[in-house]
Amino acid sequence: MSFVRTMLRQLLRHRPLLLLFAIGLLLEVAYAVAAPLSLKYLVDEAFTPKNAEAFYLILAVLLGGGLLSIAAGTSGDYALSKLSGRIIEQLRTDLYVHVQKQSLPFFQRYRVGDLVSRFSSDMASIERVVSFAFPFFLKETLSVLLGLIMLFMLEWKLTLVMLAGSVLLFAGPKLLQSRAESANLSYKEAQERFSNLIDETVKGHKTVKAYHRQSLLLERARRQIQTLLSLGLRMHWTNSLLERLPLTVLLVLNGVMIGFGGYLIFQDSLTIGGFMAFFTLFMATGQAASNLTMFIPSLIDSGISFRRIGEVLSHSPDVPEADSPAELTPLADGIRLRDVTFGYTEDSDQLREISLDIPAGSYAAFVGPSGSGKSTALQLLARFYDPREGAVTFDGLDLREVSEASLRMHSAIVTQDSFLFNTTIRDNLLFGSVDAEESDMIEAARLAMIHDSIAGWPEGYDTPVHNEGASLSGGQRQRISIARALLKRPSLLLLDEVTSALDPATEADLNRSLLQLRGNRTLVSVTHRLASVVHADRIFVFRDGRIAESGPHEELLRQGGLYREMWDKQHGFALSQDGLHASVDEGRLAQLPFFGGIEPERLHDVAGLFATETFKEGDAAVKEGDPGDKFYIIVRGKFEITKQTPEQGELRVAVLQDGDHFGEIALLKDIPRTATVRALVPSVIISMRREAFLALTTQYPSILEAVEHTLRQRQ
Ligand SMILES: Nc1ncnc2c1ncn2[C@@H]1O[C@H](COP(=O)(O)OP(=O)(O)OP(=O)(O)O)[C@@H](O)[C@H]1O
Repeated sequence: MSFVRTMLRQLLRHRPLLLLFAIGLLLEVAYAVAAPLSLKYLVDEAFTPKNAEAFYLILAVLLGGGLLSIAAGTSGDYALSKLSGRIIEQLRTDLYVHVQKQSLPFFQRYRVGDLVSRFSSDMASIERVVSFAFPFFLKETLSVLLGLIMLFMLEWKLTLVMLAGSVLLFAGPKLLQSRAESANLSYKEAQERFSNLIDETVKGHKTVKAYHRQSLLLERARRQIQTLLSLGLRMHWTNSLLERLPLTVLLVLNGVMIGFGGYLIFQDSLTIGGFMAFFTLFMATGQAASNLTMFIPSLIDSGISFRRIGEVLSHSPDVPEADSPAELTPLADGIRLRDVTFGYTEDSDQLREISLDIPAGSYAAFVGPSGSGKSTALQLLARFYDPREGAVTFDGLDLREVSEASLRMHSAIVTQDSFLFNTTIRDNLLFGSVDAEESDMIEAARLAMIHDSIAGWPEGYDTPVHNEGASLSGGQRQRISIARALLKRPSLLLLDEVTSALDPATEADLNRSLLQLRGNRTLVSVTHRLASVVHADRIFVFRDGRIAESGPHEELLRQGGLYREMWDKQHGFALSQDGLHASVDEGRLAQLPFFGGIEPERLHDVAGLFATETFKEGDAAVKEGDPGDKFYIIVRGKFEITKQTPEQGELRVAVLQDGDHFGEIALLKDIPRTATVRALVPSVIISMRREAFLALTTQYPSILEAVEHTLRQRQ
């Protein structure tokens, strides 16, 4: 989309204003060009012959013309401010609407900083050009053209000589233009990178503090500020050269004009008044031409801004709306995935040939190890993405063929990162159902197990939410998001790990509450916690992007496959209702490879050595490089394991969940931790200290031998 073409299209939308601006501009410029001509007549016809009559006439014409020019200029300015305001309003709206239409891949490609800088600094630079630089550019172009016509009429030979010299006036900036463009672009990109760093600093402040890595970020910020400084210097220096060059050339031209003009006067080819008029008019025209080049940097700048905005505007939605989309009705038959293959990038497959059926009104669960593709499959059901191969159908209609509005009307999704707006709890709940009754809202909040908490706050449903919900606990945010979705009364409810931040008692209550919806609504729930899906009609077990097995809970247990393995891993723990005290039984310990073969009574004593530890989201259980003196088992929660790498900084290497264990080597010796383990959701783990374990093994040396043996084998 070319800048000038788009501008012209926008301008033509407002023809009356454009006409008023054009007339104002023309009259103003015509007067500015004609005024210097008066010198010729003043000197040659009034002053030299001392003709008072001619003097008064010229004076009257000058004053009248001046007043008319002021009136025309003022009307032109008025039209211009309206015109530019409308153009910017349209551009801002177009951009906002376009961004809203986009689906997830767009928001992964453009980060917050990228988009904010387009709405702020790029838009401001276009605004400057539209309301100031572009009209000024037009005015100066017109002044140059009319000025040249007058100059030719006054003395064509002198004009030709001056024009030949003026070529220099334009050649210089042309040479510098590409350097200026690249300097401007580099500076803008550096600004964008810095905005992203600020965004990360603010959003990740907890993690930064937890790891005490302020110095790392400060170092990054310093480097970027340094880059901004040097790129800024380069940009300003090139721009100032661009601006200064024409003035230098103009100085040389003046010398030529006085020399050749004087020669023509001595030859009687030019009168003194004619020379004075020529001199003044040439200076004015030259100034207008030099102004033209002065505006080149801001035109370049806005051209780049326009290109950046244009790039976003031309990004067609990754999940497009069909030309004549079908309207979905409440789910009556069911959902079907047929041979669905999907990858976030062209060269990767996160889901492979998935086929499954979910009858309307049933409760389906997607379970499986972390990274197996459960959430991805759920996002295809919400049509955040389209499959690369195969199809997702609702009541036989391919989601690619249905209108987004009808899909959103009949379905709701609650994701792991529940977003709340900075308004009241009530407004957040009513976000998708503005016309809902107070009683419906309370009913939805009750179902989501959050009503009692809200009712207990002094301002109740009018409690303000600050900082996108950071003032609430993760569990409260999750439940408010569930209530917001329930209030829509969707026929399909998609839930992604929505109970991950809840304590066991609230989780059980919420699961019971959601079960009541079965029959009226179709429920699809992604979870890694198997205890919450035992009542599901059908459980789909994902492994490496495929469905490894499926069926109801009992049947899957009997099959003795991956589900059974995961079930056994997650059981054998006791957790208090408030989630603060946990213990493990000897049967569960016996499943750990290094405790296998040890008598149950002795394992009972080992189980007694564990203590409970709780972690908030972002807390680190273990930090890379710290001394290792404890062994851990996750009773409930989700942790990521990260390692520092010289090339890419901190890198996630695995995700651990309920029943997983880590740090067993610390039972034997003090080796610094080789990775960091950090909670992704509020979590409970049990830990055993090496001293306690070793003290016990003095009583039962066989335990130590068994552990040593297994760990040695593993190495
Ligand atoms: N937006 C994304 N871009 C690229 N890859 C992604 C994206 N989201 C997820 N993945 C990758 O796709 C794979 C499947 O992820 P998905 O989130 O669907 O798994 P999951 O089974 O839901 O795991 P978890 O329980 O940890 O959320 C993983 O390897 C993950 O890293």
